[in-house]
Amino acid sequence: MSAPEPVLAGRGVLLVLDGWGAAPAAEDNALALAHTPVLDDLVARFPSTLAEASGGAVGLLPGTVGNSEIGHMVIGAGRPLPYDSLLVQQAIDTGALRTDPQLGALLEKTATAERALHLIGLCSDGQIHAHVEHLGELLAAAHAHQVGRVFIHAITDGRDVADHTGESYLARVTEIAAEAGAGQIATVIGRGYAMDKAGDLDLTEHAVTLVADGRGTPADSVHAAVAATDRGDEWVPATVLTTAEGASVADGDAVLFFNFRSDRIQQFADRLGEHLAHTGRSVEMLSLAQYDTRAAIPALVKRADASGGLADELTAAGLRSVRIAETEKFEHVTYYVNGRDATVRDGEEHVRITADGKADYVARPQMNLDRVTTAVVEAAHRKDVDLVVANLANIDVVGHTGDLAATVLACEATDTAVGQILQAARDSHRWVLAVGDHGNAEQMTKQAPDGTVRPYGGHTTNRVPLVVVPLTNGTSEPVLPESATLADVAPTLLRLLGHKPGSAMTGRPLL
Ligand SMILES: O=C(O)[C@@H](CO)OP(=O)(O)O
Ligand SMILES: [Mn+2]
Ligand SMILES: [Mn+2]
Repeated sequence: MSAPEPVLAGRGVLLVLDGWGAAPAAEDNALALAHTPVLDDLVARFPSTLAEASGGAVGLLPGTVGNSEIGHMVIGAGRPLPYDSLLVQQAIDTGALRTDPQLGALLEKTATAERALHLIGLCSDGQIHAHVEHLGELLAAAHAHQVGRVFIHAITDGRDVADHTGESYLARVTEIAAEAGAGQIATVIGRGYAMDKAGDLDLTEHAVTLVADGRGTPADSVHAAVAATDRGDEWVPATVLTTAEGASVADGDAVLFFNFRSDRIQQFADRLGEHLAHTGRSVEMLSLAQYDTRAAIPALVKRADASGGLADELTAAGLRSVRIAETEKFEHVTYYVNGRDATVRDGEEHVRITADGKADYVARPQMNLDRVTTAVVEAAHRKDVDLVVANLANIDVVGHTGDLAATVLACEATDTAVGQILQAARDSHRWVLAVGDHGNAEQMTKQAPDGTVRPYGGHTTNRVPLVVVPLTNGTSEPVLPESATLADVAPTLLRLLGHKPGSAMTGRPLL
């Protein structure tokens, strides 16, 4: 084996280009269609590789698309972390979920008191926030405990799966209920309302009053429910199915949230809890996986330990970092990179770029990237900052609209921003590590269950570019290995900073 290439250690920039995946040029590949001279040059001229960002390599079930939470957690942890969806599946496979004592006690109590059980969650198989098949296990447990009335409050997706598939997933819910011998769909609402995470409580209120008070448009079928919008499955309006009248959450009932991912359901869960309490209803709640709600909700499946990652290593080494992102991805460069730990360590600064006005990603695909870039450039020029960590959100956030033309513009805006950041890094003698956290914009169509090819704004299983612009001594450029994963990012960063990988990290320095 040849000796490792010399790597100059120094201060640097970690740039996460959210949703930057790699795929051959194609008509639905927004990154390839976009004019991106900076990114093209970056990949061509500097040491680069493609990193695994989905499935088992990061701690997801095999074949599962990556997502921002696990992507940033693994980037920070320096090792794959068994994600909540994987832990739920293990609990199903071992039978631990069905026989969970907390679940059993709640179902027993609900059955004995002749109260209803309400299951609330996203009904699709996108596997980013939820998996509709998890319902089968929960409904079977309700059946085994002889809970008489079991209502499903279904949230339609259209974001993690092809749009206009809501009706077929709701049909699957009905099948699952029939197989389990318990449950019927009581209400339907789009995730745009029920899973807002931007603090728009007006949206959340639609979902809260639907589930709690039965306030919604009556419909006699799920077909009528999803047909009531021309804005796609995300925006199915609050709908009460007349086939399940009287399905509002009553005093003494039980609520079980079946999303495994917290970030988009927690606002609704908190507001629902508050609304029920204010209206004098005592209702016990459980969630399938742990939520970051203000009021604690007991979880059936516990989180994996994510300590010993980048934040802990930076702290131990006395290194200062600045974390920068706009609101949509702010938690990702702070909370998630730090292993779902809300502690702000010594030597850590957070810069959240808030939007001017309401976001319209198609009309303004540049979002607030100018201000993100300015903040990154400023931080790069500070001598007291060892590591700048920034997320450029556009490629992913605009990609989610499924609008190809807008996503091309988002890629081009990102390209310009990366150019400015690279210039600032050169001027301030910093290395740069740029990496995607999962794919998105490189694939903007998908085959729907009925075989048709539809616009698709969701994530992919593609690998992501990983590029290092090193500090060189002008003699030799390092070469990155051909295979890599997101778990290698933190060890590589620490190496570039002149430190060893953390002892909890199983990823390896790529140079
Ligand atoms: O927007 C979200 O909630 C998911 C997709 O459902 O995307 P990300 O993992 O990038 O946050
Ligand atoms: Mn992301
Ligand atoms: Mn996304």
